[in-house]
Amino acid sequence: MGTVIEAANKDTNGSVLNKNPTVVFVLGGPGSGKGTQCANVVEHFGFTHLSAGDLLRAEIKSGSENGTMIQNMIKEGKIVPSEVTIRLLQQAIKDNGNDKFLIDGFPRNEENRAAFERVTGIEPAFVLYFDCPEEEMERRLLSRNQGREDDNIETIRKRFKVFLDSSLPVINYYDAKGKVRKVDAARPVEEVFESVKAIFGPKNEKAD
Ligand SMILES: Nc1ncnc2c1ncn2[C@@H]1O[C@H](COP(=O)(O)OP(=O)(O)OP(=O)(O)O)[C@@H](O)[C@H]1O
Ligand SMILES: Nc1ccn([C@H]2C[C@H](O)[C@@H](COP(=O)(O)O)O2)c(=O)n1
Ligand SMILES: [Mg+2]
Repeated sequence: MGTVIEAANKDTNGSVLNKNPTVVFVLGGPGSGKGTQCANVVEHFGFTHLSAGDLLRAEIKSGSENGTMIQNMIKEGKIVPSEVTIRLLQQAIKDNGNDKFLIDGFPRNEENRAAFERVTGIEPAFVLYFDCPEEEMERRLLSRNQGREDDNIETIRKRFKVFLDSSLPVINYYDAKGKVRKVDAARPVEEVFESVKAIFGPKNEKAD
């Protein structure tokens, strides 16, 4: 258990994506280290990293008609409607030549989860869950210094509540299906990555 990376994608809807990629959902509270560890997985295992939050922030910058709505929702720590986020994820998958993707920060709620499955027919190979106490996540977010509009204490508290109320149930859903690989994320970056490596498995490491 835990080292298998196999596409389990049900191409049930006439293949909206026209490809059948391996997808790993990367979940965990705000500041648990999802983006940091995804960068390591990209380097060692050749996945493409798609962060739903990064795609939404890029959409704001692009001047899209949805930009103001997305910006307001992110400032409030709220979850953007699935149709917007899924369209961005689908486009990013289509535009990329790779066949294995880390989808970071998605699905964030039941609506995200059900809509993605319905629209793409993709089932994740597994869900990588970074488990971290709130105090540690708060410390990390307040010292992240990347100029994110949502890294202030008021929005951080709202994001924690959304994580508990809306995102944890999604993790529990996949846990009941035996798909969750939980990692203790409250350790130094290198130690966390040792656990991540064990999950992806030595046979999937990129040759140097
Ligand atoms: N294991 C760790 N120990 C200490 N600091 C860490 C660790 N992992 C990440 N960090 C730092 O914590 C901050 C948040 O990390 P990161 O951006 O990877 O989290 P995230 O889960 O992607 O957060 P968000 O959901 O807000 O995007 C960054 O400044 C990062 O350098
Ligand atoms: N599936 C998602 C992912 C992200 N968002 C919005 C709301 C989040 O607070 C924000 C930042 O995401 P992060 O970079 O922390 O993963 O982006 C969303 O609405 N839906
Ligand atoms: Mg992130």
